[in-house]
Amino acid sequence: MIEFRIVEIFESLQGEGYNTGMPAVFIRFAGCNLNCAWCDTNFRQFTRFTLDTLLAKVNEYNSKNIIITGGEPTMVKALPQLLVPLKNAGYFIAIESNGLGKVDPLIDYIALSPKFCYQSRYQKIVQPTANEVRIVAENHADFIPFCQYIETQIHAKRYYLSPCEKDGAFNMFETIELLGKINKDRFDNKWLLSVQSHKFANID
Ligand SMILES: Nc1nc2[nH]cc(C(=O)O)c2c(=O)[nH]1
Ligand code: SF4
Ligand SMILES: [Mg+2]
Repeated sequence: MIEFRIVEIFESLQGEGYNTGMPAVFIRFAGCNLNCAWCDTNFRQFTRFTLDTLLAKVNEYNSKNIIITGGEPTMVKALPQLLVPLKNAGYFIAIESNGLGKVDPLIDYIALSPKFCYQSRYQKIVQPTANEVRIVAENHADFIPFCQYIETQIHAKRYYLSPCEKDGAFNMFETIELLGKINKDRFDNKWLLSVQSHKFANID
């Protein structure tokens, strides 16, 4: 019997990136292959769901959009066994991944967030395409070269810098300063700002 390790399932609005405001059912899987200092998710605590109980839970909500997140959902071996029935039921499925695992082709929308603090892990790129890339802004001399490297290695429609929350405060000034620098001398202003707007709207 397949078993999924789930941190939480909830309905909310996508808070980040291009789809901000899109109603969705979030399925947060336990487990991650990284351990970022500023991680805002307790990905180690979980409840076990069978495929049927998980599908029944998702079905309780109104939204026909799903956001698969974590933790790191590309590490979930049995994910295709969930994606097939969800696709057959007509759901639009988005994923939030750190970019270290290959994303299943059944996923409709890919948001990748490569982590500067684990730069060396991105020397080999296993998922070279995405709908959007979002990188959490870090104040470090090598940060902009990392973003430029990711832009050459991961082909996406949009690229974002996101401020990150540390001790209840966002590094907003650093983030917009980095944005100004990364877009300097470019005509396309390719890099945009993505905030965790759900944290300001006081929703999940
Ligand atoms: N509203 C809302 N939007 C989100 N987008 C990505 C999230 C995540 O934790 O992966 C997230 C989240 O936790 N809440
Ligand atoms: S990759 Fe995401 S879930 Fe994993 S530790 Fe980093 S911030 Fe947390
Ligand atoms: Mg979150």
